[in-house]
Amino acid sequence: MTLNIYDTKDQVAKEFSEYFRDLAMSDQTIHIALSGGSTPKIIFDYLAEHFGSEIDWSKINFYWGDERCVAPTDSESNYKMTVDHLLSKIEIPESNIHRVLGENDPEGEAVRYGQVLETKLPNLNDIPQFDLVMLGMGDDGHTVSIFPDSISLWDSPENCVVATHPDSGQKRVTITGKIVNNSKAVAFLVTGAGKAEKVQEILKKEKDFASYPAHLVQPLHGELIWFLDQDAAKGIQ
Ligand SMILES: O=C(O)[C@H](O)[C@@H](O)[C@H](O)[C@H](O)COP(=O)(O)O
Repeated sequence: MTLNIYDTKDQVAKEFSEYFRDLAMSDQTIHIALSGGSTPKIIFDYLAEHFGSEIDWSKINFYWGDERCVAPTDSESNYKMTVDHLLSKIEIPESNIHRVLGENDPEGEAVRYGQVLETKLPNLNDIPQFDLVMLGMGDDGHTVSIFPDSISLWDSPENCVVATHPDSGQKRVTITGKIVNNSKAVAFLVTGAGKAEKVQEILKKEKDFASYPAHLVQPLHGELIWFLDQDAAKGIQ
């Protein structure tokens, strides 16, 4: 595991964007699972602005690690957030964008998306393998859309499952731990003071760390890189 701590969220955006650029410079087709929520916004803005014209996006395939079961035009949609902050600013073939179509039939989409991963991605040990899974962490210790109150979903034998947000009841389609931990690389992007307590518990294995899905991110074959700002890392320095 690599732990990178930067002074500001802007620096996290810069450093992750440079990491992404280096990965994208490969001459291979790259498959990346994107995270959602608000943290990626500044990162995608930086990536588009500084490397949007440098990267050959024709080799980059975007998927989502999780998606809210809402229309792609809904302000809650991770796809919409990604369009607004990245996809609308770069030249990427539509066929390289693999949206989660969860707005109508979440259960059916979890099956379909799991099959998309089977057919589109290379596999390792018969499990689809991403080149990079980008993750965020909620202040309750959730990651992708696997929440502490349904942490058992992490160990589902399925590639994707339907989860429910514990507060809003919003349904989400999410990849599971078998996919995350089979990735060649996992980048955890966590910023802000609100995350500091859980970051400390997880990285120092204190208190209730074992009850947080984010603690279960332990890639079997690949690298795990934390990109933190000072605020999120204040409990581990
Ligand atoms: O759909 C989502 O919400 C995410 O994928 C989720 O796992 C997110 O990464 C965390 O909730 C952190 O979200 P913030 O970046 O908004 O704090």
